[in-house]
Amino acid sequence: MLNCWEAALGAAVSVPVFLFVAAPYIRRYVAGGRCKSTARLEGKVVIITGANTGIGKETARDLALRGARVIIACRDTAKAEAAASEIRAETGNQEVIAKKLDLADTKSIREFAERFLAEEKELHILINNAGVMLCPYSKTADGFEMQLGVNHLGHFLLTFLLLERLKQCAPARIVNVSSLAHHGGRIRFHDLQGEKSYNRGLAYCHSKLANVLFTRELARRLQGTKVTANALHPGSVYSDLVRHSSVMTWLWKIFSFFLKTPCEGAQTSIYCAVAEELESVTGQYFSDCQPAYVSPRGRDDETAKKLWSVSCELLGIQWD
Ligand SMILES: NC(=O)C1=CN([C@@H]2O[C@H](COP(=O)(O)OP(=O)(O)OC[C@H]3O[C@@H](n4cnc5c(N)ncnc54)[C@H](OP(=O)(O)O)[C@@H]3O)[C@@H](O)[C@H]2O)C=CC1
Ligand SMILES: CC1=C(/C=C/C(C)=C/C=C/C(C)=C/C=O)C(C)(C)CCC1
Repeated sequence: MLNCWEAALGAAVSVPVFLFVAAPYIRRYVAGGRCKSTARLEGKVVIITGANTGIGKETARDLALRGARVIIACRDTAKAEAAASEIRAETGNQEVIAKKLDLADTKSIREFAERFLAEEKELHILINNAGVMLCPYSKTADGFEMQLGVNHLGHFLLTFLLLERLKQCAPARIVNVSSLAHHGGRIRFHDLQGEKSYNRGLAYCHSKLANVLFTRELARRLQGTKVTANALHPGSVYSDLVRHSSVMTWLWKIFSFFLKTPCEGAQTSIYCAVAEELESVTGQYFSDCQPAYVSPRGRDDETAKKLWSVSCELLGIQWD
């Protein structure tokens, strides 16, 4: 029979040995699916929102390596220029361009789109990647709750303003970065701006459900145009997204080994943007570079239609 000391010693030796041996397998599992496409993007123009850091920056780096002209659309011009010049230097692709876009301000979104449409003749891929999570209650310049405003309404307006150019350049793709968190979301039409009650975790879930529903309705409306729209969950990724929660920031630091790197997290966005087999796939939701399960609320076409018309009303646009 082992005594207590022998058992403790055994555990003290075998647990680290097990972790040491298992570490590469755990990492490979955590890393998830990789985009295997070798598609080249010379002559293609891409916009990626929030590409100065995290998943967006890694997506920009990959698409730049494939030869695309990449517009990184960010709210902080200094951060955007730093990311663009880093990617230009590293990839040798000089067509990585930083532009100002604050999704928390419809004036900035309209200015970005106006300038883009005046300066660029083509647009083939729009990646709606930027996002905020868990921020304390606050409002955008137009009075929308921040997470719904940036994650859903900002991208909704941006897509509306750029859609004609995408249609002219078809085949074209719209990629909406949603989240597994959409499973916890609901579209609370009676209190969309969270003025009656606000829970910052739930507000994030609601906004990510809105991404899924927007994608679904957009894809339905774009049938026959050769412009596709797909949504995705990038995985749990070690990035700045958790910046508004000190608990999450610590958990993310402590468990970073069990989280995807931003490069690993970018794989499904890249897959949706370039994979040849997705040329005519639309209205789908992916994770780890394969189709993934959408919550029943994310498949509710009535809610998707209602969210569409309410979003148009809030933004003062007519999008039939
Ligand atoms: N990380 C994860 O585990 C997961 C992430 N996602 C989604 O992936 C996407 C990318 O997130 P991730 O890279 O992790 O997060 P990061 O925080 O690293 O990047 C978010 C990007 O969005 C930008 N952004 C925030 N607010 C605005 C705004 N008002 N206007 C324009 N840009 C803005 C940020 O700019 P700035 O640097 O100036 O703040 C930053 O560039 C998000 O949509 C997120 O919801 C989904 C599931 C899991
Ligand atoms: C349970 C658990 C973890 C996992 C958290 C996950 C899986 C978070 C997912 C967040 C998403 C999906 C955010 C963006 O949309 C940690 C922190 C690794 C370790 C502590 C226990």
